[in-house]
Amino acid sequence: MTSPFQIFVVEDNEWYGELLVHRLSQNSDHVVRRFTTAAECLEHLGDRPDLITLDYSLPDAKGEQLMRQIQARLPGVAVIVISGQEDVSTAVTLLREGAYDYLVKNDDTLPRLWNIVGKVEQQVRLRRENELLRQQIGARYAPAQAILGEHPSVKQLHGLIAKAARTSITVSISGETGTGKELVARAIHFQSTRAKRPFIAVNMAAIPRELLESELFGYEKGAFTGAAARRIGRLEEANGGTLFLDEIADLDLALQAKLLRVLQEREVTRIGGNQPVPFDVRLVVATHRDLLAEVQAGRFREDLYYRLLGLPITVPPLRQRGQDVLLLADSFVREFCAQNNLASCRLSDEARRMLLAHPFPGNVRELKAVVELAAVLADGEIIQAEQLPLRQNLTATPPLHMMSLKVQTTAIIQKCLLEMKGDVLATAARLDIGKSTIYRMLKDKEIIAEPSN
Ligand SMILES: Nc1ncnc2c1ncn2[C@@H]1O[C@H](COP(=O)(O)OP(=O)(O)OP(=O)(O)O)[C@@H](O)[C@H]1O
Repeated sequence: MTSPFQIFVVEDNEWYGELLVHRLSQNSDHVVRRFTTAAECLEHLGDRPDLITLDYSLPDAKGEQLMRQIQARLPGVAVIVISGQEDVSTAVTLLREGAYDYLVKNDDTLPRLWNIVGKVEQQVRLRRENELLRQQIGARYAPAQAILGEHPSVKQLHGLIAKAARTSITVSISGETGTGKELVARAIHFQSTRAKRPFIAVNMAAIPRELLESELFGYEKGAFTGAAARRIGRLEEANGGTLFLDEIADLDLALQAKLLRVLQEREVTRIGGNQPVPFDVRLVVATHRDLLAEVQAGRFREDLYYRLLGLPITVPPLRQRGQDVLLLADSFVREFCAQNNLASCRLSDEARRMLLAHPFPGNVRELKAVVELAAVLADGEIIQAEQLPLRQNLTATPPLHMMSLKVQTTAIIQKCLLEMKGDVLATAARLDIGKSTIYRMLKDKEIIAEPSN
């Protein structure tokens, strides 16, 4: 345990108090302090002890009175009541009210106390480790750390995540594959007050239709052949936290109807069961499809669409994030080299130019895979352009009809501007467009004049 395990011994009998302190101090991780009255103990609760042993009869209070006051101020702290006489009904009351244990002063007290303290110590250690891990994960998914990018559209994304995190509003995320939709969902969860509760992700496209229902809603023992024991569904598992339903457009119509009912009623009945179980989850859904078009095509229920829309967040494709391609590439290379004990390497200017001109149909996921492989292939500390495994053939780029006119225009202007080494006038002349269009796009960071290191 990194920080010491703090024990308060509250005992007015001088001799017995010293005996307890002496015994419990035999573990050098323990910091043991003794108090002789309830008032003294209460006065020092701000030091947040991990465990308190309480003499049942103190000069200024009865054990249960002090225990209640301790629990009100330090919920969760382990209180062990030590009493001079065995009194079963008092013991039952104290244990029911939350005492960790009840001991009677006799020859066995010290060894029993030692065992109990060991058990509490282990629980406290696990709790602290858990808390630390949670903090680390939370910090890892803080938007600015996890969702890298300086482009205005990414900054806007950070802002929306912060707004979404403030409440439990449903969030619907759209964006092409690999743009970071799941990362956004996790960032919202770990920024919200639900961060200490579970984040559960279910991919509607990855689970066969016949299993998805039981995955989401759970089942009772014997609900169907093979249901040997009760299993709670992902909705219940996410209780108090966030449920992320990825590829929501792939949910079939029958399950859409069930999900809608469950969401409206805020309670779920396991398959084969008849007892509705209330749940409290924030829902985040994501899709790479145009959900409204799915509604218009009759493949997605309109009522469910409006139920799920909540706060819509669109994650932009990588090719619209200008210089961010390089910022991300540098970060992925750095991280990959560090994780794999490779000598640090960087991208050549030509490699940077190629990355900027590439359309990245697989978005950030593709960029990450490309630069990581290039770092493996690099011979020295410079990654050369030819070491980037970019899919240069036409099939790798999204078909033209899949790209909006704006995206196509931006890509053409960007490519030409880089070929012209950032010369706006020459680019405008070559493409026969106004130079102010290019200046405006540069100002809005839709395109960049030259790759920078
Ligand atoms: N802005 C970003 N900064 C750092 N890493 C990112 C960023 N965006 C995405 N990534 C990384 O790219 C990969 C793909 O992200 P993610 O799985 O969140 O995408 P997705 O949109 O949910 O994909 P799919 O549509 O296939 O489900 C992950 O490794 C993620 O960590």
